[in-house]
Amino acid sequence: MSTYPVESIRNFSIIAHVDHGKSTLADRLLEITGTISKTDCNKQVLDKLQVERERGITVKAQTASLFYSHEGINYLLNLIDTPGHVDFSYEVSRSLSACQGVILVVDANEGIQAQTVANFYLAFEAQLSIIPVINKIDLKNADPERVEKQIEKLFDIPTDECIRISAKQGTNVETVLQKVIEKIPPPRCNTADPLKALVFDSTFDHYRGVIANVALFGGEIAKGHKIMSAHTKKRYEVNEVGILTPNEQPTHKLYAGQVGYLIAGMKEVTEAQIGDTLFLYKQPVEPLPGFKSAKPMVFAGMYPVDQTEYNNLKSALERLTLNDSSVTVHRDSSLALGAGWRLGFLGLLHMEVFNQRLEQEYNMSVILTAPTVPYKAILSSAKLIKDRRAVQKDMLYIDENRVMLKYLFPLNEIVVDFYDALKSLSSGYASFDYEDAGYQSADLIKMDILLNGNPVEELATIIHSDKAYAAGKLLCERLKETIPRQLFEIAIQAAIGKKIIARETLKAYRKNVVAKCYGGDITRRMKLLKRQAEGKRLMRKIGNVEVPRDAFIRVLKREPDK
Ligand SMILES: Nc1nc2c(ncn2[C@@H]2O[C@H](COP(=O)(O)OP(=O)(O)OP(=O)(O)O)[C@@H](O)[C@H]2O)c(=O)[nH]1
Repeated sequence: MSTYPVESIRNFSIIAHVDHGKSTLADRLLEITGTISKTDCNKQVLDKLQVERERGITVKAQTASLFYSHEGINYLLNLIDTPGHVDFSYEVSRSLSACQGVILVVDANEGIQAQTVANFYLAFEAQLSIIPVINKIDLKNADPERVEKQIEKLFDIPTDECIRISAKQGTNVETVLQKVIEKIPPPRCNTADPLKALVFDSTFDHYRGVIANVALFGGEIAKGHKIMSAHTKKRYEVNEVGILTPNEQPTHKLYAGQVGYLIAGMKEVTEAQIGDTLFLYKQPVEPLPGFKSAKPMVFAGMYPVDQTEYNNLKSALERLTLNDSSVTVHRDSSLALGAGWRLGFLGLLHMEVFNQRLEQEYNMSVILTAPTVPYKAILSSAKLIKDRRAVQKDMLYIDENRVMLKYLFPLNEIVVDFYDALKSLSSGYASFDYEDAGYQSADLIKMDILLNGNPVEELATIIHSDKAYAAGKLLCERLKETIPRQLFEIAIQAAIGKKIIARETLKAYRKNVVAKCYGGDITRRMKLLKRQAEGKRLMRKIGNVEVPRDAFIRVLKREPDK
């Protein structure tokens, strides 16, 4: 790759509410710039993880370097595609630290939604240039004019600055690229300065060790350079540098203003801290501010299904948390489940995705306990609050469309499904944030759930005494719907101490998987038995009762899955 002067580099992110079309727009930008060829297979190219492809959502920010010629000048454009769901907003704020501007995508039909507002403010507070883009104008119900007015009113951006596009059909996408060049400033840094590289993301490769994604705020870096980490003070020799197109492509050097990757023989995941600053050995620089640590919302215990897998799960957890630094991990142990960890997640979707990634990328099968809370919080929100033991603290009208409410909530009232409920009640407009308000005394009791008399550790909860009866009844009903019928009757009970407060009974059922084979086709018979064995692997045995592993998360959600 030839050297690009800083003036011809642009570093930008695409931000939006979930499903408004970021990844589709990224695909078109990759095509126009010839980074990938134009084929029907190019769908959400930057969504590389299996979990992203299965769920159709982005959970990890991804970087791609694009080459683009405009009016006789060759530009290097570094694009970072970010997730839209609130559970992954930590990815967005980190990505923005490597950028000077953003493309803010808004769906022409849905208009401005909660994460549009939240992401706009992240970019605005970081003083980035914002290019508003109205996507999906090909839709029958598209109303770009209404959306332009919303953007003007809420974000004070004149309507004529919005670019109307269809990322799906490619309409006007080239205009977006031209605006990126015109409106987003080049990074303000200098190759002649000492090396200053911000580690904004990293992954672990089984063969090559840690691969750190870096943004260079000064200097240059090449193979053979001796570097030092500001965080660990450890020394390394650089083995490889390169750019992401979006796959790793080694280059001779990385220069100030560029975004790329670096491999430097870091073998332990703890050596590559996200937010760390790397500099040349014996040329120390003032470290960059790094990142605010994430605020976990949902805490759950995680245990290996089989204790002999403890060490394997430990290293899988270390490697995956390197790639998802918003998860907090503390060692924990339980009488029933053995040695494990207490994990903190940003939300329930985040917890599900993390669990799925452990299974898919590390072949690990784990037991997750019921989400719980070790502390309480203040947050702003509406409605919903009456039956959640909340006390109103403040109310402030931001404009005629928005009001900010502050409440003191017990955190366990909001941890599982508050966000989903708030979103559906407010058609997606309400967004919320929280901060720790310290501990307060409350009338709490421990409620156990029993299956045929055996306690289910994962579902034991601390609950306010006023709510125990209703919650116990609901959990028993949910479990009855979730646990498949088995060869014997199952009593599902909620108990406080020795007192049973709710009960459901699941009738016996005999599942004969080979009944349809009439004793005939042996291949089909074997296939069905194999499938049944696989099904059993996904079960957890409590006493003699088999419970599907995902049942624990499903019963704890108050709303059924959509
Ligand atoms: N009709 C139409 N559909 C579009 C357009 N752009 C994207 N879509 C569709 O909208 C859906 C969401 O698009 P994505 O690109 O995955 O959205 P996203 O914002 O990246 O989603 P997250 O990363 O999960 O936040 C997909 O089904 C796309 O095919 C468009 O211009 N027109």
